[in-house]
Amino acid sequence: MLRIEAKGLTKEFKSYISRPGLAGAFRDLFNRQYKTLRAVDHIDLEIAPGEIVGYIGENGAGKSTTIKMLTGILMPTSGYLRVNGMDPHRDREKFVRTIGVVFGQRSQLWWDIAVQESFTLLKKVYRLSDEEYKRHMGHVIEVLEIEELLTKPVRKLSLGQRMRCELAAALIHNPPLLFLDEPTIGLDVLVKLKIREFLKEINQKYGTTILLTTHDLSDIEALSSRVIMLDNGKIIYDGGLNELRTTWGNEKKVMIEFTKPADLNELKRLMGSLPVTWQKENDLRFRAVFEEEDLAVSDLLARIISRYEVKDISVEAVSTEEIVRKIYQEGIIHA
Ligand SMILES: Nc1ncnc2c1ncn2[C@@H]1O[C@H](COP(=O)(O)OP(=O)(O)OP(=O)(O)O)[C@@H](O)[C@H]1O
Repeated sequence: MLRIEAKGLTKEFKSYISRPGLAGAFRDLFNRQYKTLRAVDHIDLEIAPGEIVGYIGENGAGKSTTIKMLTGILMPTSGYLRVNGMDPHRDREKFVRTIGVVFGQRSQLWWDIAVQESFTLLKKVYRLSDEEYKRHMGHVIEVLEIEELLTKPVRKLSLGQRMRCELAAALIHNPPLLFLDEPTIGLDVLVKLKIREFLKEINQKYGTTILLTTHDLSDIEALSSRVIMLDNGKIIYDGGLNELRTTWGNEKKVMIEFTKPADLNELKRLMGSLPVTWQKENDLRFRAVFEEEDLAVSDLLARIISRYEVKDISVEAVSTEEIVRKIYQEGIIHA
């Protein structure tokens, strides 16, 4: 059974248009006009048990709307959807026991009471036995290092401390499927690393499936091999992070450090018809940018060495972030 299966999943929002002026407002009273925005547009998803999948897209791409449909908060306008074998909206009561959700911006812990009290309430909500709770949460509390935070009210916690407690709260019932919406937003590097380690561990230990939306691509690099990319409500890429790199990361950058100051115009002239773009960092350091298919590094260097003495050369890797930016700039791709 797939953890998540969606076909043609669509969500439209209707918003009313206000006509200008008093006359417009009067007409609106009797005949309201509205426009329809398709936030999620016929997406197909198949996520198997145990997968960790990164769900990315620019602001307004439709990530949160998708997650809200997958978690039963919003009802789809159309399309087929099964999560953990259920219809998330219709089977809501039964369904919520099978998922965990962390929204980076929102808290599911009670603000004024101690963390432990929130955990105890959630334990009751999920009807867990003392034994079940201790066995699972003992481990979670230890790995997330939140033991000493349990007696503190949530409002006294730092963001990093709160996020670790949020994650523990989302996992009290050890759900097979975890949704994380911007889980590391605003966190410092050490807390981010701890959270990533923890997610890897529960994925390995319990086979927890994780769907993760984030603006921080290093989260995805650290955790998942599969990435789904959304643009204007449509999926534009669904596949491996490595394939994305090989297909799109073909741009090469070579940093060259000369022993004596070099001249940008002369470097350009030396290249002749080679499709190389030059960037100057300072008088001694210049970066050559070119597409791999078009040119080998050796061709470039042969021309340079014929005229200049070179002190150092390094080939720079293109980051995933740059690749993703390029994809959004250049438009639709298909996996
Ligand atoms: N309740 C709503 N009513 C009307 N429009 C909405 C509603 N919720 C979202 N939208 C619109 O739907 C589109 C997708 O929004 P969504 O929040 O899903 O994007 P997102 O990818 O999560 O963006 P971000 O990264 O900024 O959170 C946006 O144009 C947004 O303005």
